[in-house]
Amino acid sequence: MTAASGQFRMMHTMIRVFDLDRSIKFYTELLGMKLLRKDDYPGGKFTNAFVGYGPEETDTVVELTYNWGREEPYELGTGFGHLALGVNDIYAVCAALEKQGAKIPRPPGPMLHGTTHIAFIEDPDGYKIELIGLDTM
Ligand SMILES: C[C@@H](O)C(=O)SC[C@H](NC(=O)CC[C@H](N)C(=O)O)C(=O)NCC(=O)O
Ligand code: NI
Repeated sequence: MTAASGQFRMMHTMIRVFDLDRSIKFYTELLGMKLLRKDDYPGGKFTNAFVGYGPEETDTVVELTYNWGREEPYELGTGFGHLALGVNDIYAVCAALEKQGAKIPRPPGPMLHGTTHIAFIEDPDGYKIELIGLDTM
């Protein structure tokens, strides 16, 4: 136990999005998150929308940042990996997501070099979201 441990809490991960309403719709309607708050910053010409499964006081959430007037979709680069969500029945969840039109570039199954069952879906900007089968961990 270090002196610093206990002083920090994971609050959120921020991703820049090209179309805020499109992203809010994806994270709430397909992934079941709640829109927790939406804050406009006219001085900085951006809006932050926080989405998650519980309040920020107790849950780590996702901050969707929209820079006003953005004309080009974002290049995600090669460093970003994924956001990860735990699910109870990864096969049923992926089948339902596929019916709702979600992109699933990596269908569910045991991970390479491991045993946990995972899948990767993509959000509207192309950010990868890993689904982890909690019952396979
Ligand atoms: C356990 C789970 O949360 C993971 O994210 S492991 C998934 C696994 N990750 C890697 O292979 C990381 C190394 C790789 N060279 C990279 O840089 O991404 C993964 O992505 N497996 C792919 C699969 O299809 O199983
Ligand atoms: Ni992961």
